[in-house]
Amino acid sequence: MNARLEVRHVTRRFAGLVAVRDVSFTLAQDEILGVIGPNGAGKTTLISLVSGTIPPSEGEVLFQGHPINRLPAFRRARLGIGRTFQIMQPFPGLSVQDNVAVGALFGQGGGESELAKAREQARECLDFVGLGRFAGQRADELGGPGRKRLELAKALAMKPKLLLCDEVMAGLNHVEIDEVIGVIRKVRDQGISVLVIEHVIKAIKSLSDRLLVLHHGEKIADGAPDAVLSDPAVVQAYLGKRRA
Ligand SMILES: Nc1ncnc2c1ncn2[C@@H]1O[C@H](COP(=O)(O)OP(=O)(O)OP(=O)(O)O)[C@@H](O)[C@H]1O
Repeated sequence: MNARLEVRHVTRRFAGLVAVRDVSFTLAQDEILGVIGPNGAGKTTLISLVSGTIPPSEGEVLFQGHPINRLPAFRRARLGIGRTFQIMQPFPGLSVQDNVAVGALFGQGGGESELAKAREQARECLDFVGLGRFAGQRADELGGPGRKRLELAKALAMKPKLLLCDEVMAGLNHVEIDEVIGVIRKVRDQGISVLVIEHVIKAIKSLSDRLLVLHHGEKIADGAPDAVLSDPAVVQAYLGKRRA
């Protein structure tokens, strides 16, 4: 069976800088892959290469066995690739529910065509991420933790088969992190593959089935979380630097 996602020898250059260098990996259905690495390691660039907001300079991205390099981001979203953004940009004047309804309107297969149904779907997604009681509130009135959940709800409203999460736990306290971990596990239990970028090592270790480590744009480890986190190259490149 094809992997849900396959990244083959992908490189991305920005002028003279190589942000991602010859990275390959696969992500299976029902799998949670954590991607870690120091600041500037190429993690967000990797997500953008998969979601289609930037094209690779070299290499190929396959979604469910089909090459998607040439597809723009909105086509990839409609195929079932959803993402959250590190910098959250809700539509400020819209309610929390309508922010999510926008996701439902543009989601997989062309999305929901009726606003009433999109709002209904949005409400379900808000309940799923624990934001149901804020549905009628303006999105710009949500605090940081609420906005993280809103990002997740917006991406889920697009009915993804692959969810790309860019630092959805940053700035959250331990209780909020555990709640988000619970939400992401529930997402995976619905048969959605998940790729998570995170700096909170303890959280990503407990959440991920597999960990992939980037350093200066290169993959330096990929495997079971315990093995990866005790790999001397990872300790040197990433954990050593964080402790410094
Ligand atoms: N659009 C761009 N133009 C030029 N350089 C870029 C662009 N996007 C990213 N870079 C550079 O590519 C490198 C990788 O950046 P990226 O944001 O992918 O790292 P990251 O691992 O997500 O970092 P962080 O943990 O700080 O979010 C960095 O040196 C960054 O400055």
